[in-house]
Amino acid sequence: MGAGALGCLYGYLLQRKFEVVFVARGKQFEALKRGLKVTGLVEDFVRVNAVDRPCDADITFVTVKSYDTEEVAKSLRNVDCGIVVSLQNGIGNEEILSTYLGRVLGGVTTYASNLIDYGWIEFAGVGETFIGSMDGKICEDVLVVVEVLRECGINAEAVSDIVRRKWIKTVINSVINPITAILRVRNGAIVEIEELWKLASAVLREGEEVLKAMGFDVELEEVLKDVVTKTARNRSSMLQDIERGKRTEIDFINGAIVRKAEELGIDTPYNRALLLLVKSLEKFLTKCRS
Ligand SMILES: NC(=O)C1=CN([C@@H]2O[C@H](COP(=O)(O)OP(=O)(O)OC[C@H]3O[C@@H](n4cnc5c(N)ncnc54)[C@H](OP(=O)(O)O)[C@@H]3O)[C@@H](O)[C@H]2O)C=CC1
Ligand SMILES: CC(C)(CO)C(=O)C(=O)O
Repeated sequence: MGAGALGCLYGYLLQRKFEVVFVARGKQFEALKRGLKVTGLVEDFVRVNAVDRPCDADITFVTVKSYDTEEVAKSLRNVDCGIVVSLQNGIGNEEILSTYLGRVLGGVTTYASNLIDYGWIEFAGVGETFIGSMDGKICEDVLVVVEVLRECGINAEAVSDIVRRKWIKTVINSVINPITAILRVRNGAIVEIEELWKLASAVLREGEEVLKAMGFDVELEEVLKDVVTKTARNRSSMLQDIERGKRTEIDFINGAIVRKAEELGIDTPYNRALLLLVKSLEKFLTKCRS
């Protein structure tokens, strides 16, 4: 559901063993009717079953941007969508999906894909995929989804701490994504420029404090360095959104941290500043275009 960069990558890999329907819209839907081109780690061109509305399925992987989740959740009510798995970044998607649908699972993936053009993705990185229910139970649905992913060669693991993993990934994204989007630099700049590392560390500390108050006591400095170093040449997803004049997922990343911090009585001035700057940038770019 949402056959963009990540959805097409998962659809492509799942199609090795299972029947997959790619739910897309607009120009992407038109392009996918002709086929899907994959470059990067794999070179391929395959026929796919593309549709422009939700359909019945045993498992529905939700891969729209977080700001489209609610609309998608509503539209999925009209079909039998089976187990619903969010592979999205940020906080709140599973809660939105659960408002409208049953059998919702959370997912965290470090697989990487870029949309080069409509109907064309770059398979940019093999990673890990963690699947879990939001209440921490490793239920039958979790095991089924993990088995399906593994059968297709996707590295997948059933976990009892998906909420913690989602928050950790969100805190890492809350540092890299807005800084690279505002400054229009690749991820590597965060460790290459001393002042940026200072800023990044301050944003990270706020995220760690929020995580600690939630009961997730983690030190993320080495994790952040590792992600930045391994993705040094990447243009973060938020930077790509800004460059394309698209909305970003800032409300579900830094916005989620700020909201949780307020709930817990913690001040997060760096996160608030990044949130306001990225939201201003979105508005400014929209104004420039119109
Ligand atoms: N790309 C990656 O490597 C990774 C992405 N993620 C996360 O996965 C999610 C998806 O990211 P990504 O694939 O990059 O984003 P994309 O924008 O490439 O893909 C989302 C796709 O969903 C489509 N869509 C939205 N609403 C609907 C609808 N109602 N019906 C049909 N199609 C719809 C969008 O169409 P339109 O363009 O018209 O809006 C777009 O084609 C995000 O939360 C991201 O943070 C997580 C890990 C890695
Ligand atoms: C890890 C990182 C920052 C890689 O670019 C990412 O998840 C993103 O760009 O959204």
